[in-house]
Amino acid sequence: MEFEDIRYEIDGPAAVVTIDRPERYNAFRGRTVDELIKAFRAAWADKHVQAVILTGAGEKAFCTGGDVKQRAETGDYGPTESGMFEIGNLHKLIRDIPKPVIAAVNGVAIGGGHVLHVLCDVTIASETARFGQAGPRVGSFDAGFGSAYLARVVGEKKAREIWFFCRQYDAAEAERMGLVNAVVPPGELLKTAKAWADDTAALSPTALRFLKQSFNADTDHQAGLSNLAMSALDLFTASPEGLEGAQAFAEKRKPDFVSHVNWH
Ligand SMILES: CC(C)(COP(=O)(O)OP(=O)(O)OC[C@H]1O[C@@H](n2cnc3c(N)ncnc32)[C@H](O)[C@@H]1OP(=O)(O)O)[C@@H](O)C(=O)NCCC(=O)NCCSC(=O)CCC(=O)c1ccccc1C(=O)O
Repeated sequence: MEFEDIRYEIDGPAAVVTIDRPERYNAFRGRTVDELIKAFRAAWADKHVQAVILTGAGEKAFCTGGDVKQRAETGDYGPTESGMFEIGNLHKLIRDIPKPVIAAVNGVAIGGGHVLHVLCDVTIASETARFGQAGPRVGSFDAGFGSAYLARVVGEKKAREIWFFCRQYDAAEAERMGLVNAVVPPGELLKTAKAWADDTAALSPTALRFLKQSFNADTDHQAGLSNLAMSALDLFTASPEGLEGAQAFAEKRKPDFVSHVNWH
């Protein structure tokens, strides 16, 4: 498969999917999401793939969410094959693919990039990784899996803290709050993720499939919340308040949200 924004490689039993836009800190645009969906579908269809590793190119970033500069320029995340921004379908695919998905977090996992690792089945972090949500800073939010499922992972209080204060947390703190499964030195990140993937090769694919679906069943209703959240976000990101966040980021200035708020 020919990709521009990602890389897709098979390594033993693992499909390694790498977001490859280091100059934008691996932020995703519409095309990136389309390509990620193709990669995850290919991994699903390949019966020799037992696990998927999701990571980012370079040492700085895993993924920093939506490409805020693109949004400031065009008001959207750029052209896509279907004409729709398919991030909600990518979220569902990471959950639905009946194989373990391992996030190998090599740097900052922020905003929609943080949501991606939260949705992966397990997360291995480099000691230099940083975690957090940024939407309210740049005129965005994820009121679907990104908040509801996060609360299942770290608990209500911590999830609200993460969203309401937009702080960044280092790998050790992320491990303490149950947001990551293991922390390793940067040079060992991919090796460790591949070793975890190798461990799955000895296991029954069917047993893993039923187990993943069983874990998911308890939170599958959140897909409905996710649909609502995407619809709300479509409206919000095009609003004066939403656009102010993206423009302020691109212009490297503080946003003035309050002047643009349109509710009482
Ligand atoms: C990540 C930072 C905290 C890193 O800070 P720092 O280490 O100081 O590096 P910088 O100098 O800031 O950044 C280096 C370089 O990268 C560019 N960059 C970084 N992030 C982005 C980005 N998201 N988009 C475009 N470009 C980016 C940055 O401008 C620099 O470039 P220069 O040319 O050198 O200036 C910090 O960078 C930061 O805070 N980044 C922004 C993070 C952010 O706000 N992300 C978006 C959050 S909102 C979001 O993701 C929602 C979108 C979305 O996912 C979505 C959309 C629709 C429905 C659902 C969803 C969903 O929830 O998933």
